[in-house]
Amino acid sequence: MMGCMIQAWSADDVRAAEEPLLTAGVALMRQAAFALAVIVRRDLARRRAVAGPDGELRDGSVRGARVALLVGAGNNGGDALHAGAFLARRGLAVTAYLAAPRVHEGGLAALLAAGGRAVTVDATPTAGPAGDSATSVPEAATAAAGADVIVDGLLGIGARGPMRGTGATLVEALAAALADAPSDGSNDGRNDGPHAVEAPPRRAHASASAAATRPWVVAVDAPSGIGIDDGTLPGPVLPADRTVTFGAAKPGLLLPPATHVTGAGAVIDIGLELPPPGRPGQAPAVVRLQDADVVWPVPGPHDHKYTRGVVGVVAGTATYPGAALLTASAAVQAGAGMVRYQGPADVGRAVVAARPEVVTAGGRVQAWVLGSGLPATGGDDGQRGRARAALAAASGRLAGAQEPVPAVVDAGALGLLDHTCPAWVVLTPHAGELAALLVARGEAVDRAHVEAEPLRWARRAHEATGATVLLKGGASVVVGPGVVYAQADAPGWLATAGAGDVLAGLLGAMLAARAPEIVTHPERAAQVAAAAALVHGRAAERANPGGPITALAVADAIPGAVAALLAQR
Ligand SMILES: NC(=O)C1=CN([C@@H]2O[C@H](COP(=O)(O)OP(=O)(O)OC[C@H]3O[C@@H](n4cnc5c(N)ncnc54)[C@H](OP(=O)(O)O)[C@@H]3O)[C@@H](O)[C@H]2O)[C@H](O)CC1
Ligand SMILES: [K+]
Repeated sequence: MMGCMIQAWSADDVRAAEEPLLTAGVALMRQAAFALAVIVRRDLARRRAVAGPDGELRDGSVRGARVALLVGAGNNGGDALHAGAFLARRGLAVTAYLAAPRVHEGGLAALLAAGGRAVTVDATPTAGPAGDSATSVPEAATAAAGADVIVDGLLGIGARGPMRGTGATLVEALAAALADAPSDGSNDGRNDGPHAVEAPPRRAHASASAAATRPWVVAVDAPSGIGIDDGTLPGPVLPADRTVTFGAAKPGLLLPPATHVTGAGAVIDIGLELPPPGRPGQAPAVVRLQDADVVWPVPGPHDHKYTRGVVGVVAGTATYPGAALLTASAAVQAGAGMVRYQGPADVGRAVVAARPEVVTAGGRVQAWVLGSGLPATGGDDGQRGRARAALAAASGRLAGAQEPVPAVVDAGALGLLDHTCPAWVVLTPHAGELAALLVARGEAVDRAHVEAEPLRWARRAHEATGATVLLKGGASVVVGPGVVYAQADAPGWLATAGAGDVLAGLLGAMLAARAPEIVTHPERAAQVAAAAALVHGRAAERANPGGPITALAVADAIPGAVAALLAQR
């Protein structure tokens, strides 16, 4: 079972938590470095696996394996150097590439004492080869690209702005060298995030020495140069196959786009107390839900459609009828008590023909799903009017309407927001739709800006509208009152037409099932939205593991995905 939610704490909170331990003389760096060395050795052994006489793959020997440490000026480099010393003492061939005039003295001394080597990377281009204790950036990049593993200890939580100096030129040269190197597949760009500690798959090689072609890249605490607290990629970054982070996950490891370059993760407990002493009540900066965190009401003998949650769907038009079916199907498959479809009669007939559980009669609902399949401008005034009225009712602004209820506002309905909303209204834009929503509120921003800084702009949209914002993408960011979630559960195959319609219907059913609670505690809508993104990803994985999927297949896979989550309880 996937463990419980991952809490990511800001660099400042992590430092505050380290302080008392450092003051007490706790050897945090040696703890961190030892754990890092153990993981590097284990990953290497698995990548050098050899088939035994019985054909079983067994971890290969790591003796003599070549380790390249990329060392920066701070304690991040110190972690790498001390880890290199542990590895050198176990017979690995360790070379440190020092990308700063001064590096962590204790770590360097430990490495050299253990038999490791160190060369200074001289960024100033020299006519001939650099001195014997120094090497040029191109030479260092070529040497490191030929290693079995690269340990990226250039920058950690002390990074300020885009990586600069020798480290930056070295990373750029290395990223170029590695981009050309064929991979044996075990670096297959996995993004498991910091919860997954499992090592890379074992790859059979003719012999232990025939290691994989491209080095395994292990980031120390974080891939150097990412935005530690906001997940941006402000400058050069060396994508990692594994990130070993200390004390707690950092927001940048969970947030896009940086979460896509962290590889598989490992959070090493070094005894930090979080929230930090002296900051009681401090919340984690970003949270990522795991399977066990998904709250899914299981009906009992006294339940009926209204206690399970009736979902009203205003989606699709005569031009885009498919969105109506996808949204309604997802809500039905997610176990809604009932789904009321509101829209053009011929679209309603097509929906009911495909999903006889859906009704087209009006009546009470516990959540609305508005806008999927509606164009941002023009198009069907009838649908726009229905969506506007439902949004007003959901928000409690329609006199005489039933009690306010949660609503999902998607696609063409996003342009109907002309008031601030309660947080039980959840917006589900993609980057382009979020940019349009912000431009309508005076921000000079486009899709590329939103994709470069998803947290910043999703937070801005939450502040501007009051609604909970689920910004969809390769990884989804959810911003609600005082809380941020970042989910990266979706396989790349989910980037397909109609997937957003399915998410909207799924989320609507999940909100309807807990409507009274969510209207009373609007901050919980964000957790439901994050859970919907997780279930959406799990359903996509089930729809066709490892291959192309259709949105309708994702909707049809929701029941199985939910059953699998509940079976883990
Ligand atoms: N404190 C401990 O014992 C433990 C720390 N851990 C590890 O340490 C790092 C944090 O170490 P710190 O020294 O605070 O910071 P960094 O190593 O990340 O980097 C600081 C140096 O990097 C320079 N710097 C800052 N920004 C940039 C940039 N954009 N480009 C290039 N260089 C940069 C900075 O120079 P300044 O001029 O800004 O001072 C510093 O020289 C943490 O991440 C852990 O890996 C252990 O994990 C736990 C124990
Ligand atoms: K690093």
